[in-house]
Amino acid sequence: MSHEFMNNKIDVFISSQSFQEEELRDKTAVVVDVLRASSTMITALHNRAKGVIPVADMGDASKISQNLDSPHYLLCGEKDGVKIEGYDLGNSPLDYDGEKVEDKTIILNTTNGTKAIKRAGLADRVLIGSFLNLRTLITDLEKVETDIVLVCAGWKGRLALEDLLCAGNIIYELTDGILPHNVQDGAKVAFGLYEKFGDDIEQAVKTSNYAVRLKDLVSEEDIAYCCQRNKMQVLPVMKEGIISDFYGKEK
Ligand SMILES: O=C(O)[C@H](CS(=O)(=O)O)OP(=O)(O)O
Repeated sequence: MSHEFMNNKIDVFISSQSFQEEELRDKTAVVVDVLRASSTMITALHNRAKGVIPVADMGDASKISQNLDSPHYLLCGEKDGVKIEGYDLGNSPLDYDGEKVEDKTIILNTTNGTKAIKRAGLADRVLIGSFLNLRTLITDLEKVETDIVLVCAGWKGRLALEDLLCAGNIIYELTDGILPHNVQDGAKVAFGLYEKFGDDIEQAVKTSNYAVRLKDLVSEEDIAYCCQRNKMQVLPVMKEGIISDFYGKEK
């Protein structure tokens, strides 16, 4: 359905620091952290993890883990791209296979993605998006009646190309490729970026600041994996601080 005929507005916040938390009140927020927190959560839920608890720092992670029985949770995350010492898993989606994550609660602590999710807590609904679950996300957003904000995690308060590109792809799909006149500037910029680079997502992302910055720490397989569109029918939704798959029970 084209957004031209819908009453709700679409906006894009370019990083986790580019908005006031209050601005999300009564809206549907989609947190996008393509490399890699969103892609990792979607993969974990696809592989039947029970849920993901996003935390802002190591202190919160250890507090939450103290209240859970150890066979039932995994302490996961990274600092500047590297797995945190003593944690069960880092932030590579490729590590989150069924054998490791099935029925586990994942306590996830990452540099940008989980902080962005925590900052989106005032939204009416918080969803997690990436290229991997694009189609499933669009199907849900087409029915949403509130305003929609795509919250790009970015990097330490700055813009990250891969997140803005994914936000542009979401808007492109929602509007059937015709940008309505009434969208906000952030949405226009994301849409324009997608029009320019959307034909080859992987190539564009390979030249991003992230890929250059973390080339010795994050594998090319990780980046290629995160650039795949519509690989998983997973809709991560946050409820009372825990992210689970809306479709989980139907599978
Ligand atoms: O581990 C990641 O992919 C990044 C690392 S960094 O912030 O770009 O150094 O964290 P994320 O929170 O997934 O963006």
